[in-house]
Amino acid sequence: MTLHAQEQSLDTELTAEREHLEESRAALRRMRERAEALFATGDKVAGDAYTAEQLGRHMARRVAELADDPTTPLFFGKLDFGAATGTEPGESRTPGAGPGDEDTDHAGRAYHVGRRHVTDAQGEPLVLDWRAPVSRSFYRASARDPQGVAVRRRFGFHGGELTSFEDERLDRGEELGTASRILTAEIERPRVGPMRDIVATIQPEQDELVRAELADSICVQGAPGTGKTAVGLHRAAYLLYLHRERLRRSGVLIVGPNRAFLSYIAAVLPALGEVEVDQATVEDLVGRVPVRATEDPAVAVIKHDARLAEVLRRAVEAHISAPTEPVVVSDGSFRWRIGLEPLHRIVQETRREGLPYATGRDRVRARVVSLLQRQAEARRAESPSDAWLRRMGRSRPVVDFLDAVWPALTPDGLVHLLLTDPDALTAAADGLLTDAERALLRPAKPARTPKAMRWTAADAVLLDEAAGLIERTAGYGHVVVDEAQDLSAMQCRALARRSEHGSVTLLGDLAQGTAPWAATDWHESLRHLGKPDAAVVPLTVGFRVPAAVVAFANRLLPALAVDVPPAESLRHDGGLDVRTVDDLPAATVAEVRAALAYDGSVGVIAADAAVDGLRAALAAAGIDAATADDPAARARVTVVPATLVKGLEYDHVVVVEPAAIVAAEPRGLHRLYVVLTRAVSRLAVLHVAPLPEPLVPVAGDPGPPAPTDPMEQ
Ligand SMILES: Nc1ncnc2c1ncn2[C@@H]1O[C@H](COP(=O)(O)OP(=O)(O)OP(=O)(O)O)[C@@H](O)[C@H]1O
Repeated sequence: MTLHAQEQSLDTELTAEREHLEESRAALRRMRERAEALFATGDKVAGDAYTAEQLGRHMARRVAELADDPTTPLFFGKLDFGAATGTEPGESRTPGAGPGDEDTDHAGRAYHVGRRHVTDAQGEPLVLDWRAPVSRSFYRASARDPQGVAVRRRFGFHGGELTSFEDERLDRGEELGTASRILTAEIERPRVGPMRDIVATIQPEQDELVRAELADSICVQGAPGTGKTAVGLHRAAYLLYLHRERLRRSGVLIVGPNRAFLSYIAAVLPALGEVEVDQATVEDLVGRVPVRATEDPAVAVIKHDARLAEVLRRAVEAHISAPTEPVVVSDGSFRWRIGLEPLHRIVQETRREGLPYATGRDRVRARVVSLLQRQAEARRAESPSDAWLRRMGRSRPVVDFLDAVWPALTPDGLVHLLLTDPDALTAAADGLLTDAERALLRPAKPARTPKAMRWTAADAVLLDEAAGLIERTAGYGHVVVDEAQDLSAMQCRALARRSEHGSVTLLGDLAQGTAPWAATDWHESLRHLGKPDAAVVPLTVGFRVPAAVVAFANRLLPALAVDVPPAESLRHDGGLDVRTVDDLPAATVAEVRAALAYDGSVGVIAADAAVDGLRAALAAAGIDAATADDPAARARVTVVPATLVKGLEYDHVVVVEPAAIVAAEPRGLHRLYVVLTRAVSRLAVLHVAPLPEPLVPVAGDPGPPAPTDPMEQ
């Protein structure tokens, strides 16, 4: 074929693909209109109010799921399974689309792979959901293991239109891997606004994690920008697709470090058609009381220690005591009596059952009432009514007995007792806490009642643990935990209670641990999470941070005292500019101005105390700056305190005065490592004070690449 003929044939193919996109869009529109029509008539067809509501919710969800995002095409890839006898390559036959068709022979078929299933009026699939079993080959097939795929096609797009495609003839041993132009363009795309999905370019090692079994809990250790957050969110979407009914009932929860992070990721799952996932911080989950006080980190560290779980357990146990008097109840002309021995048996038996404390109390009551019932039946030869059973359960002697051997207990009552009554704490903490630790736990001004307590954030975690001992905590079918390196033992336990009958995806990077109790070993976190057997899997290919910036940030690693596999960056573009300046606010304004000449977001990151000043300097220069918890803000510039930037990314990052970021907190070097790894395209580091020592190149080290002028990038 001549070059010209080749180009013509490519044009024809692209035109055909664009037509397929149009047809798919029209079909999706029809699917949505049908769902909307059903939604509108739902009330009339449903028999009763409850069914109507259920149906209404279902239909509303369905309509939301079928939304079409005009800025992204409905499909991003195509699998061509090559010719079977008598069929031309590319000729579509009826493909099996749903889950469970793994064994179908796909020879001779071609499938478009996209964000959701789209079917035509006859129910024939036009686009297969990326999560369908067949679609797996889009991510996993290789020249070595083509999985029957002859040609894998990726589409380039712009603003919802297909602009190009790229073929890999796997049947001829051709494979692009990370050299794919379309992958490179996606990774190097200037970032703006909230996080986007990565369905079009999930990498094989990421796909393995995304498609892990629902029953499997996994822990991903990955350097900054290796796609941990992306993997967690796509795994949630995948599991919801595969186990729709089950997970709709039990629920899926995403846990992130703060509001800014949660709003940054909030749009990813809805874009994948998943609108029913809970997203929360650990503080939200344990927020049964308002936090009204702060405390010395040394005190918080003790409260977050796993030993406190045992202290609380013992304190609950200590409320149960042996009966000392028989129970005697008057009932009209009768008097029923339960002797000490059966009462002892009841308490012991219930204790052995290890139920939550409040359930135990109910069980003891029920057992006492059932003994009374037996006596009444023997004497009166008839079964007492339910009302009688209730009356007995609430009778003074029974309640007095319960209050003596198994008194009612509330989480705040229990924690208040431990924190304000030194004797109670000493008894429960015997052999667990030192005298000094116990003394630290006592508040300076102990409140007289639980209601009057000014609870701290760490108290909230203790209250949650106490609540878990007293009542059952409702759990989820799957919990994705991001930035998990910052969870304390007690926070892990709070999550364990919420995933006891489900599985977890734990995501994090030990090098980015900034909490005083940050994890140093994933196996320990997994033990506290109740998933000791979960595999720890590394991700080492970085998709965010340019190689030069990674090399600069990695100078901190030896000082961070963690054992993590080094990451390699897929990005060899980008710029790094480390500069001494005279006037930080003025230099920041100038740097931001220069950055605004490019596409993409600009993040100014500074020590928390410096943020207001920098924002004011930018405002005075006429530059609008958003806050980190509003990623949808129109301003392209965001000023972010160093403590809030974890998990976020900006196209151009300006780090202001690293020494101040390090000095602001005990694990300041870890914080700086987080801060330096937020840049997608360019990083400028502006400083007046000398750089923190680990960043200064030692003799023999080539140092960071020569400073580059961002304007020339
Ligand atoms: N397979 C991929 N294709 C394209 N982009 C990707 C891929 N994987 C990750 N990315 C992009 O790389 C960036 C970093 O991903 P993500 O935030 O998930 O990393 P992370 O490991 O959670 O980082 P951090 O440790 O900083 O929290 C994001 O912009 C994400 O969209």
